[in-house]
Amino acid sequence: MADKDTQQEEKVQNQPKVAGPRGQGAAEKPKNFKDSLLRIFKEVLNFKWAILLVFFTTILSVLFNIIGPRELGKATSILFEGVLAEIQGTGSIEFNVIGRILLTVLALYVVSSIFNWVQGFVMTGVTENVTYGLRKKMLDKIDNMPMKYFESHSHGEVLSRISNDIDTLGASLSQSFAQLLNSIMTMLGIAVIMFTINWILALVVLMVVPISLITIRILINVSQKYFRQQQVSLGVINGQIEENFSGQNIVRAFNQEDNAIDAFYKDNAKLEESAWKSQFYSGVMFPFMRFLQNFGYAAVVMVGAYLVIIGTIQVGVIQAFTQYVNRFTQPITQLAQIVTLLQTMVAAAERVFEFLDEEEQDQTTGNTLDIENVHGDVSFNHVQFGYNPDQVIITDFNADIKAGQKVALVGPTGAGKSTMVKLLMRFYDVDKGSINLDGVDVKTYSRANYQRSISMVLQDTWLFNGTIMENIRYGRLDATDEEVIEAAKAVHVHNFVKNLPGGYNFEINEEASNISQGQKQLVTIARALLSDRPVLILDEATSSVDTRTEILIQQAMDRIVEGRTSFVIAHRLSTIKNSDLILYMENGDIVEQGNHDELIARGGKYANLYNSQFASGGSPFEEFDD
Ligand SMILES: Nc1ncnc2c1ncn2[C@@H]1O[C@H](COP(=O)(O)OP(=O)(O)OP(=O)(O)O)[C@@H](O)[C@H]1O
Repeated sequence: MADKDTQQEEKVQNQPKVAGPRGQGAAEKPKNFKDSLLRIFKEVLNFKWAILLVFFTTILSVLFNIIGPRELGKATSILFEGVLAEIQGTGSIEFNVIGRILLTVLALYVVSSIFNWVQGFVMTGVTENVTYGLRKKMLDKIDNMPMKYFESHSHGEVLSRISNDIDTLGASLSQSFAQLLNSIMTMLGIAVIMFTINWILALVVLMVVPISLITIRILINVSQKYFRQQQVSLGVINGQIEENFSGQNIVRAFNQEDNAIDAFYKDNAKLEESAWKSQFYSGVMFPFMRFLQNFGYAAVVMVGAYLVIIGTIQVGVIQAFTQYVNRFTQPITQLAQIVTLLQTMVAAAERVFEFLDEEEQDQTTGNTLDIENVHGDVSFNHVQFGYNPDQVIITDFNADIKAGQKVALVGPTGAGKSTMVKLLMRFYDVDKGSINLDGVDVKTYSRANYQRSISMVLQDTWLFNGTIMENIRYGRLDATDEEVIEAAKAVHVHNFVKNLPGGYNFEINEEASNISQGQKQLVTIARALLSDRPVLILDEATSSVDTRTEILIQQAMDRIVEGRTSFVIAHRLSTIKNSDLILYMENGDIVEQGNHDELIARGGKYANLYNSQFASGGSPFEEFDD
């Protein structure tokens, strides 16, 4: 059940976020809001001069902006008094003064916009630099992460942290920081300016603040609850659609259509209800804020009119205050949105920081292995290992392999063949005992340097979107075209590449689906041959290819094992028979070892298996093959 919940949470995390009106989406609850926010600020403060500039341009932009209504109010008063004077015949409207004021206001707004633009420009630069830095740190981190991390986290999750979370962080950072500064400055500025004009009207406007804050808080709390429910329901529905769509043939084969539809209807109804409620409650906020604003207008006009009548203020002050009511309530609503934005930002940042804080694999920088001069003797001495401390997988593995020997690892599924290969690759380090290369414990070498002495051909052929030439050259980046072609010729790649449109420049697509399975395997073998490393690991493919291709792959494999120590996780008889050493594994230990003839002569487990295969006519390890 707990597992199901975690999976659900993971699914939800990878969902596109549900957005309500004006960004009132479902903000995730960060685990440690304060610390994570501080850490984001630390990243931002790496650009302290730019932040200082953002700070000052915001202050100036707000300042120039909020003086406007006061000046316009003055113009209104002069106009009003001018009209009165004209009616009473005591004077006229001073259009030149009004004109000057209007020009000043125009200049104020233009200057304010320029500062605003500079603020936006600098803030975007800071945000992009912060996200660029974080993305870089994450990629550097990947190189130093233990294999355990990738085996216990889905690719989607890691990718989501590098792309979605960093994007969310960037987008919310630029918005929230600038808006927060703007809103606070605007509210402070307007409050100060209102008090300098008339304190009674200033108090009338400020009256709106506590009512707004309390109501917004209540509405946000309620709507957030439903937004979260909506997010969860959306995750469930998406999961269902995905499952039913991809497993449509199984759903039909087991007549589960009605159940699938029922489950979908139920969850869809839940989604509809939570979506409706979340939209309703967040939608109510805006009419309410408008109501408060209008209420503020009415109060200002009533109190203002009284003050005008008793001669305390001029009529233009009322006009200025009606504008200030409007501008004062806007940042309050914005602040509410910023809180949501900050939560989203901090939650995304937490996942990024969590990744960056993961324990790194010890890189051991002691000795550098002279790869050119590696001889290739490999020995395993009392190797003990478990993925988890409480579960030992390999108990006591011992083997002595001479340079250039071809070793086959065979045994039932779960015997520990892949585990031994991972230990040899130093994806993991042994818990006890040692693995030695040319008599030296591999743990004493720098991990990355040591790994350069081994090449791998895995059954999951990994080709990237690029030309055949580029894919082979991946084995040794400084190889010339001629060297690539030579490697290709040695392992039967050249024959089929010749017939492809563009030859070696034929572009392999993203899924590597435009060449056949067998061809893919041959390309990865050519890559390993080109890399020319002293030790080779071959995880033999089990997928069925036609007999001719199988022979070609076999010949290609025989070609690359020549002259290097090789470990083959064997699934096919032919590769095992000509091995120098066969290690038959069971439950993490070697139970029999020798060459094919010796093991057959011994009449033990290997011989049994071999003979039973010939009795059935299938692959000798078909019962092991996964
Ligand atoms: N990443 C892992 N975390 C925890 N346990 C693991 C991990 N990988 C493998 N194991 C466990 O280690 C044991 C040995 O697995 P391993 O993959 O080495 O077997 P194998 O002989 O290669 O099997 P197969 O032929 O099916 O690939 C199994 O019990 C397996 O469940």
